[in-house]
Amino acid sequence: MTETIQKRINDSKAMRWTALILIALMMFFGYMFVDVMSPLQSLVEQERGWSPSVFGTYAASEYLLNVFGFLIIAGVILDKCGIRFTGELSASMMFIGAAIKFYAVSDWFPGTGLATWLDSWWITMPASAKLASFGFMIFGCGCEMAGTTVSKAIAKWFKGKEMALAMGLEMAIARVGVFAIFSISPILAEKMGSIAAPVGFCTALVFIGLITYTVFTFMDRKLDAQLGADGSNETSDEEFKVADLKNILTSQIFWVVALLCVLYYSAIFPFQRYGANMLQCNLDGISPAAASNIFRWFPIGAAVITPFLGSFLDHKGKGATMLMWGAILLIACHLIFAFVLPATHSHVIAYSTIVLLGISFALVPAALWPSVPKIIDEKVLGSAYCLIFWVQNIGLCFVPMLIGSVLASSNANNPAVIAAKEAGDEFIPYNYTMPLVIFACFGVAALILAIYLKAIDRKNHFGLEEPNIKA
Ligand SMILES: NCCCC[C@H](NC(=O)[C@@H](N)CCCCN)C(=O)O
Repeated sequence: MTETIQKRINDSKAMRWTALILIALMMFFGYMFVDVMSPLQSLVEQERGWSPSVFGTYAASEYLLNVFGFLIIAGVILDKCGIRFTGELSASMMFIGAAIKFYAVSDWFPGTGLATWLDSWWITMPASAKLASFGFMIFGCGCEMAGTTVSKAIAKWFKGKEMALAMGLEMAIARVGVFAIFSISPILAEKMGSIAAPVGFCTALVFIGLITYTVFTFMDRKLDAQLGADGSNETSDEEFKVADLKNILTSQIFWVVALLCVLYYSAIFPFQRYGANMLQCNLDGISPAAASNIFRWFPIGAAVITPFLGSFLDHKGKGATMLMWGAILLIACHLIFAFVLPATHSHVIAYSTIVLLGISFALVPAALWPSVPKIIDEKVLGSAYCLIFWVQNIGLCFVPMLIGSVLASSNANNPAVIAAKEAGDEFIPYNYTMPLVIFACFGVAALILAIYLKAIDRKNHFGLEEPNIKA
């Protein structure tokens, strides 16, 4: 009797890479939405009266519910309900949150009863900022839940195949989204004469992301039919258990990785929100469009290099060393922005430092996320990723607020800032030295943890320096 070997849908290269594109598109549009207002800080201040600290509070709102436990619930939902349901739920939350934020910054909102009521309390935070932050909070829950769902989906579709490369490409595609929005957002705002235009445009893209993920769910249903699974849970081992949480939380190496993650990313994503404005201020008041033009090379540099580094890690290893170099570059870049750029106003230095920071932003994510399976038992991997995201979100939530208020307080007596505000200038020439030194300090702490991680890896043989693919 001849036995026919059933080929699964993900055995086809074309099908699994199509699946990757479909799910990565959701993250691509999501990352675009996250940063749609980042290059418009001056305009938002001018059009809607958002001060730097209001902008910081708005930025922090993306992570607020995640910090207060949503991300842990998201882990349970993901493990209990599977990638199709959780992905759809995430993408829907992203769209609903995006639509609320769009309404908040649109010209339809001022003058409504809701706006009047929102303006009647916590008066330093304008009504538009309050509602936009509320929308961004819902969006943030969806986006972070989507991030873990996408990782699980890639692991399922690329198991035993090009998994690290696929994860690297997914992150790279998301970075291209950030690159694209830093280019498009100021142009759209300028051409349409309002900050609402780019936000509305990205809200439509988030909806397209929901559609692309829906297409993916049909492919995934087919894969599950071939696997003989019902799609709600791939293996019972992956189920979320409270006891597993305790095991992870009492593991020393988990905390080293989680703290390294929060410290490193706290000097990256919050910086991304202020980066374009910082360049404007340190390069003698260049236009927002010109500043975005320089800054967009940061995510694109990371996007180009990340898949190559992922492949390097697969074949050569050196994960812990990559983490150390990523932290060293981070410190160097923030110190250059803090002290060299204001003294020289050099565009060449600005471009080179942005590219260097891009390399750092490729080194750490490419090494960090694939290293987690080496230090955490496969049985609790999903929960570990969720918990790392949770710890990371605490930093991503509070650091923008900290930076916003440090920027405001360190510029309270800055004569140039006072004069520009009194004159009602569009551009406020903030001094960014203090926030940048804080970012550099995060880098120093991350470097110390990376060195410690390398030492405990050498002692306990976790294999962080080993290649993923053994010849
Ligand atoms: N499947 C993606 C792995 C993590 C990628 C990582 N993203 C995060 O860490 C998010 N928790 C934070 C994203 C912040 C923007 N919303 C990354 O390097 O992008």
